[in-house]
Amino acid sequence: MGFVPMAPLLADAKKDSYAIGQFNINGLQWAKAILAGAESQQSPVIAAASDRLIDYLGGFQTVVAMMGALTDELGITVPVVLHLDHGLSIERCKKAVDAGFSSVMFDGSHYPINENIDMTKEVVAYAHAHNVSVEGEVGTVGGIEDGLMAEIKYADVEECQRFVCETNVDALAAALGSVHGKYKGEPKLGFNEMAAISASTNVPLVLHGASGIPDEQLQRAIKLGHAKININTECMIAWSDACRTTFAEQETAFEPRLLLQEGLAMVQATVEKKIKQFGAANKAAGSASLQRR
Ligand SMILES: O=C(CO)COP(=O)(O)O
Ligand SMILES: O=CCC(=O)O
Ligand SMILES: [Zn+2]
Repeated sequence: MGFVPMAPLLADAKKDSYAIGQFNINGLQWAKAILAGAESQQSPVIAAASDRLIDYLGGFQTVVAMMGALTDELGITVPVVLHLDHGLSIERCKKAVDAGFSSVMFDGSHYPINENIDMTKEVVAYAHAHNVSVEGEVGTVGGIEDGLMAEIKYADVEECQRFVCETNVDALAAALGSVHGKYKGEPKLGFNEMAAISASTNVPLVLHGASGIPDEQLQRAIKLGHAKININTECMIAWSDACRTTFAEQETAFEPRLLLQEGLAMVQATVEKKIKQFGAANKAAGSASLQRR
C-alpha cells in the first residue's frame, strides 16, 4: 500500500469540520504505535518525520521503506500520509519527494516573507509535479523548532493571504501563539487573527505545537478551519512517564521489548485519544479510495 497525498484528506476534513492528527515518528516501534492507533480508530493519519530527526531515523529512504513495509505488514487499511515536518531547505524537501514522501512542509518561517514565498514556490512546483502536497509556514511557532529556540512571531493576515495566493500551498501553518514542547502557563491562541486568516486564505490551516492546548481551544481552532493538528510532545511525555515507571519497577529487567512496551502502549493510547478529540475517528472510509502515490 502506498501513501496518499495530504491535500484531498485535508479538504474533506475542513468541509466536515474535523482535523486529521499529525503524529511525529520517533523510531520504528513508535511508528507502529501511530499506525495501530489510527487503524483502531479508523482515521486517516499523517505520520511525520521531522527533518531535524531524519538522520537519526536512518535517512529519507529508510523512513519511506520502513513506513511502507509497516503499513503492508500490519495490514493498515486507513489512508496514511507520509509527511516531512519542518523541512529545513528546498533541497531536503526535494529529497523527501524523490524518496517517496507524499507530503512535505517547507519551513521558511525564519526568512523574510518575500524569500519565504520564493522558496516555498520552488518546493510547490517540484512537489506538485510528483503529486506530493505542500505545507508552508508564516509567522513563528514558539519553543524549540528545528532545534533552535524560536520567539513567537504572530502571522500577519495580509502576509498569509499573499503567501497562499502566490505559492499555491495545500495547507498553511499560521503561527498564532502556539509553542512546541511544554507550555509555561495557559496557551492563548489569537482567535481573531485565526478567523481573518481562515476567511481570507480559504486553505486548510495547520496547528503546530498543539500538545497541551486545552480541548475548548482545539475545538475553536477546528471550527475556524484547522484541518491538521500536530502532536509530538504529548506522545513523548506519555512514553517517557511510562518508561520511567517501568524502569523503576523492574530494576533487574534488561530486554528492550519488555522495558519499552508500556511506553509504546501509551503512545498508541495517546494517538487514539487525540484522534477522537479531533473528530477524525471513523473518517477513513470516505477517503480510502484516494489515489495513492
Ligand atoms: O508542531 C509539532 C510538530 O511539528 C508538535 O508540537 P508539540 O510539541 O506541541 O507536540
Ligand atoms: O515536534 C516537532 C518538530 C521537531 O521536533 O523538530
Ligand atoms: Zn511543528
